[in-house]
Order: sequence, then C-alpha cells, then structure tokens
Amino acid sequence: MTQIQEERTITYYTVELGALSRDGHATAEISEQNEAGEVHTRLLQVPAGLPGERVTIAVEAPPTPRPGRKRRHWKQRPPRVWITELHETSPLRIQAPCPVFGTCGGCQIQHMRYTAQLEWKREVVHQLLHEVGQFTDPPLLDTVACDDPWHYRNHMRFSVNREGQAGLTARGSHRVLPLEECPIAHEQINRALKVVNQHVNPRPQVLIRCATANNQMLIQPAQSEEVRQQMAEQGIEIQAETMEEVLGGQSFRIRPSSFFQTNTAQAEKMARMVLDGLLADQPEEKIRQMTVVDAYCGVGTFAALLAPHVGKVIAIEESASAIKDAQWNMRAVEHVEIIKGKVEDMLPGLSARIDGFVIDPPRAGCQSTVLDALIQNPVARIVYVSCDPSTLARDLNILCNVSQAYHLRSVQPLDMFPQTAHIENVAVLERTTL
Ligand SMILES: C[S@@+](CC[C@H](N)C(=O)[O-])C[C@H]1O[C@@H](n2cnc3c(N)ncnc32)[C@H](O)[C@@H]1O
Repeated sequence: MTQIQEERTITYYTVELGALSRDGHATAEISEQNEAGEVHTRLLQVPAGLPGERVTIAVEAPPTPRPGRKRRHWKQRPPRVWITELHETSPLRIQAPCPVFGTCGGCQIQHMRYTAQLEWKREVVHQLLHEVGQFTDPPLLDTVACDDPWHYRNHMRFSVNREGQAGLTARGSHRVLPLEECPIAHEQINRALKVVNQHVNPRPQVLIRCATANNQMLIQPAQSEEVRQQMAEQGIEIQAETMEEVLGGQSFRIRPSSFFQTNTAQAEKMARMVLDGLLADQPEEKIRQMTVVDAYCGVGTFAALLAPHVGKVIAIEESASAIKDAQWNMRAVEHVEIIKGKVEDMLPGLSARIDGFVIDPPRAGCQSTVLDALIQNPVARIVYVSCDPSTLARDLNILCNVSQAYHLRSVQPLDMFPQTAHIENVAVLERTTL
C-alpha cells in the first residue's frame, strides 16, 4: 500500500526481518517495481526490529532534488524506515524504557535483552575477525557485561534547538528531540539536564561531563551564576576548567576537550585487562625493568596505572588539552616521558628498547606507519584497545597474518556502551620471534 502525505511518499510492507546489521538495525528485503515495470529487491535497515520478527514497516522515500538545484550538490539519503505493527515478536524483545527509542539517534538496541546484546556483540567481532582479519579460529572471549547497563555515560553532548532546549538528535537528522532524561546518561547528568533546560541555551550544543567518584561536573558553554546556584542545590559542583575522576585508585584531572573513557565502571575493568595483558606471567624483576609505550594516551590513564609497576613509560598523545592533563596526572612520577605529537610521526624515531605497547587509537585504527614500526621492531607484547572492531580486525590481520610478526593471544569484547551498537575490545598480541 502506498500513501502520499504532504509530499511524502510512504509505502507499507509486511516482512520477516533478517539479521541485525553492524549498526544494530534489523534488515528487511523488499521487492519494488521501477517505472519500466521491472521488479528488483532492496535491502533496508529497520531500526528497533529483531531478526525473525514479522512486522509491517513504513518506508518513506527520501526527498528528491528540487527543480533548479544543482544535482552535484545533492546527496541521496536512505529512506526513512520504521515499524508500524509487530505481528510476531522475537523472544529477545523487551520493552525499551526510553520514550524516544527508535527515533533518537543515540541507542539502537534498547529493545533487546541485555544477555542477547552481549552475545550479538561477540558474534559481530567474530565475523569481522574471520572476514576482515582472516583468522580461521580467533581466540575470542565472551563479552564482559556492564554490571549496570543503564545510566553509565559520564559524558553527554546535547544538541540545542531553536527554542534553546537541549536534547538528543533524531536518527539521520538534525531535529532535536525533547528530552526529560536519558536512560544511559549518568543520573547526575540527567539532574543537570533538567536544570539546564529551565533556561534558554545557546546553540549548537551543551556538553556535560560528570565524575562518578565525587560531585564535580564540567559544562560547556560556561553557565550563569543562577544555573550554578541551581546545580549546587542539586549537590552538583560545576568546575571552571578541569574536574577530577578516580580510576584504578588514582585521581585523574580532565578538561572538557580531553578524551576520557565514557563508562567509568567498565574503564576500571579495561585498565585491569591492559595491565594483565602487558604484565601477566612475567617475573616481578623483569616487569620492574620494562619500558612500555602508551600510544594515544589521552590524559594518561594507562600510563599512570602502569607507571608504579614498570621501569619506564613513554606516553604519546597529539591533543594539547589531553597532554596538559597527562602532565598534571603524572606530575609526581619520574619515570614517565610524555611526548606531544602524532603517534605515526613519533614512533619511528623512538630510540629506547621497548618491551610492550598499549595502543588505543581512535575509530580509524592505526596508521600504516604505526603498524610498519611495530612490525619492523617487534615488541614482546602489544595490548590493542579498540572502539571499532572492523579497524581492529584490519590491523590485527596486518600485524599477525600478513607480516606474521605477532601471534594473537586473545580478543576480549568489553561492553562499554550498553543499549548501543558500539563495541569495544581489548586484544593481546605476542611477538612470534622471541
Ligand atoms: C580512544 S582515545 C584513548 C585515550 C586513552 N588511552 C584513554 O583510555 O583515556 C584516543 C586518543 O588518541 C588521541 N589521538 C588521536 N589521533 C592521534 C594520533 N594520530 N597521534 C596521537 N594521538 C592521537 C586522541 O586525542 C585521544 O586522546
């Protein structure tokens, strides 16, 4: 059935949903007829669906270019798809608690039992290690669950609408959704959001970051005295430039623009995995003489936690703000060298004998110069922390299969981002030629 509503063409299909895509959307195959009468099939992404479900979906055709508009500036958008009726539901389905789930661009899998989310994430990593990484039988562990898969985010970036209200944007658009609270944001952030939304906020965004170890909070842009007062009544201490968070028993100073792990409870587990990955099964004496590199070190999280155990840590980071924080965070540690620069520029020039590497690059993974340096001068162990399993699989293939410089010991998925399709992993590699 096709309806034309206010220039919008919406077609309805009743389909059985297929596997979840990497983005956490179910897939649906539909048959369409073009103007020449030819029938072809199309694969659609269906948000908030689950494999095996029988549903009716609405498919809104994307807008076509207005006459006179130059086609070369035109970007074809995918159709908007949503479920209008559930006929047969999956046993994995639960009621998503958020009223804007399915519309909001933040979460993709709130409607899926948490244990199934963990299994699905492991399956995605397995498939990528197999297809992209070329590992026939990857040493992949079970996903480590987040003890509380709600209210875990210590950092939220809200968009501001024309009325000055802060919220999250709808999937695939810039429309700001009205939001009382977000079920994955830390409770302290939800308290702050309520206060912020009693006022008109400047566009385009409000960034809120909170500590979990104390009541400190960073808000950008800077807030008025009235807002600060209202926050104080809620027990929130707005900080001017930096806040302090505790991880692994150490205190870290963080500026608004520095990277810090968004899920503090899971970051604690991740830090333990990094230390174990680099140091486990080695005699104390040897560990005390090791020189390790924390590449893409951010505010120095892993470097600071490794420093009490090893002989020397070299920490490399390009962001000026994170470097300032790292210098403060490791101000009392003598055997840490902090280098400001791009890892790909700094690594080839390192002259020290390196025994181990922690690499925690952004989603794009490692530059080829970084991988080349690791292959040319193999180190005993690498712990590769990754927030994108496809680039992780690509890089592991180069390090382990193509060059055969390393052996893949383990890949540990760790659920840093429950209710979303994001997947974090900690991989441990060992040099093949000792
Ligand atoms: C995923 S974060 C990891 C931070 C840190 N390991 C932690 O756990 O808090 C990646 C960091 O790499 C930095 N970065 C991105 N590209 C870089 C590059 N080419 N060279 C050095 N640092 C880079 C970013 O500024 C960010 O701080």
